[in-house]
Amino acid sequence: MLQYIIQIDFVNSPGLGYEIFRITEKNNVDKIAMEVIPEQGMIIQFQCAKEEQAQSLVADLTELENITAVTFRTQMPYQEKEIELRTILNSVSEGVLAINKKGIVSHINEVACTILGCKLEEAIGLPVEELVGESPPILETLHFGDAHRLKERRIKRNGRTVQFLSSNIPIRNSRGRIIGAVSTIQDFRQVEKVILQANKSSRLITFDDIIHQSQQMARLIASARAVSRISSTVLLRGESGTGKELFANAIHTEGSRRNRPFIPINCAALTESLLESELFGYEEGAFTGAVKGGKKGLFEQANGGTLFLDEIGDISPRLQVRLLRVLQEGTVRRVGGDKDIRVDVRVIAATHRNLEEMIQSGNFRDDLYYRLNVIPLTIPPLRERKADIPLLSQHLIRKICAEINKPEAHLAQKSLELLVAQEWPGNVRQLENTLERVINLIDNAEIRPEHLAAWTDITEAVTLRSTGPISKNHQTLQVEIPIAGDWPPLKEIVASVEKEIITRVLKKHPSSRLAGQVLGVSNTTILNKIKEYKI
Ligand SMILES: Nc1ncnc2c1ncn2[C@@H]1O[C@H](COP(=O)(O)OP(=O)(O)OP(=O)(O)O)[C@@H](O)[C@H]1O
Repeated sequence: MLQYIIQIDFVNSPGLGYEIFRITEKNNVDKIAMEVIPEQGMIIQFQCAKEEQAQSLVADLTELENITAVTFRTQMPYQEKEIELRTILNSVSEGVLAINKKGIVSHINEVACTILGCKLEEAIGLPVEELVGESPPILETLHFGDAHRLKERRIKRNGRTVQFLSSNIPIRNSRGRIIGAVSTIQDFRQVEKVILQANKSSRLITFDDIIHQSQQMARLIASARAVSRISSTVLLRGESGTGKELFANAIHTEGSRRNRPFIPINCAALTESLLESELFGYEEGAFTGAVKGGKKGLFEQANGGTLFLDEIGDISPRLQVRLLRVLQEGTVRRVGGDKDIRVDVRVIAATHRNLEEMIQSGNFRDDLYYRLNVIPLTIPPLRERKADIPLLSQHLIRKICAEINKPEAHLAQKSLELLVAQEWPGNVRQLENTLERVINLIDNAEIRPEHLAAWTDITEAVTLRSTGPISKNHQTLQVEIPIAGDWPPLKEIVASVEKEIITRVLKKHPSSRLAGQVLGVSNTTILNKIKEYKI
């Protein structure tokens, strides 16, 4: 049998439905489904033995007065809607499962199938208990209309334990009668991961978490430890990614406020008015969108604990005045409020900016600076404490591999040397990001120089030691030539060495004639090389 779908467009007229019905009978086609689009037309799905029957049916229908068009279609409207709905369901990140009023699965998306370990085609049409176990909460929702949130379930399916959280709501028709129920499903392992993550980030950070080997860091940590015992304001200075937040956190944890909140806020990440309401809170009706009953600001929330004001150099002059008042008087006033609320908060501020220059240029208040700068601690950039790089790299590799469930990787000696040789303008954060990128991309456990060259800007540098004319007075010369993977042509290596030597000699003998004499070449050769190498 052949199957067809035709769409008949018409202008509504009495008896037309009957006429269409009569013509289908006349052509001896077997109707399977019919859908009417009010005031517009009708779609019929039918089967017949020969193609000619379908052609004849279309021709007969087209002859009818009031029928404006007859066209073949590939799908019934309900099938198109079904595809649209399936696409929508599959675009959400949670599992979705719907049942009809008999408790039969009518819809299920791919995420739900993955969580429940079933196939989509098999699941649709099954009584829901067969999918989610005996007496599931979704049936209570269907029978009694109760909505549930995050009900935990553990079932056995195909010999494995499936654990998930489900939230259920009833589906009601326009008269309020329950005609089905829908459940959203979350994989318990994913939820656990989020909980672990949240716990991890709220884990107390101590000075033991600050990995170091350099003398500078050892001295800095000793000072910070001493500072943690008192409640004075601390100003942490250092380039971005040097570990200012880590220090702030450790100072809080190792002090007497450890059982009270440590609240970090990045002052550069919010607009002036948002930062103001975040820090100081607001009273009900202070502005459009203000929450009913008002809201406590971070100073109030951190009461008894520590507020970490990161990027303090970025706050506006108006907020600088407000902050100064809190530091001077120990009270905050909510936006739109008239009461001063006493708070006991230790402030640790941090910045990578040059506050002294900002004071000079009128962008930072000097009175606030003195209030904040009670105990200044400066974290050196990573390039000034290269001794930390080996241990830090090892620590970061272990941390990254654990996070992505990969066996622990290690650095080849040459790779470690390359990491140590870098300048790291983004400091520890940049080192961490670099290692993370490489670890994600390599298949083996050893991080080799070519991996660094392929996926980062880090390339092997060839160090040439010259024992030529300059070594006469026991000097050595090192020339760095970057190579990304393969060796550069010899001509380029020679040119780099030549350029470096001429530059050095010219520094000591700043005339082409003298430099030529030292290097045993003519004045013109030196002048040509200066031009060629743009020295
Ligand atoms: N000594 C260290 N030992 C272990 N991890 C470190 C160390 N220093 C920094 N990190 C890690 O490097 C990343 C950046 O550190 P952090 O956020 O504390 O820097 P920051 O100076 O506050 O940066 P920014 O100024 O950009 O906010 C974090 O993941 C942190 O855990």
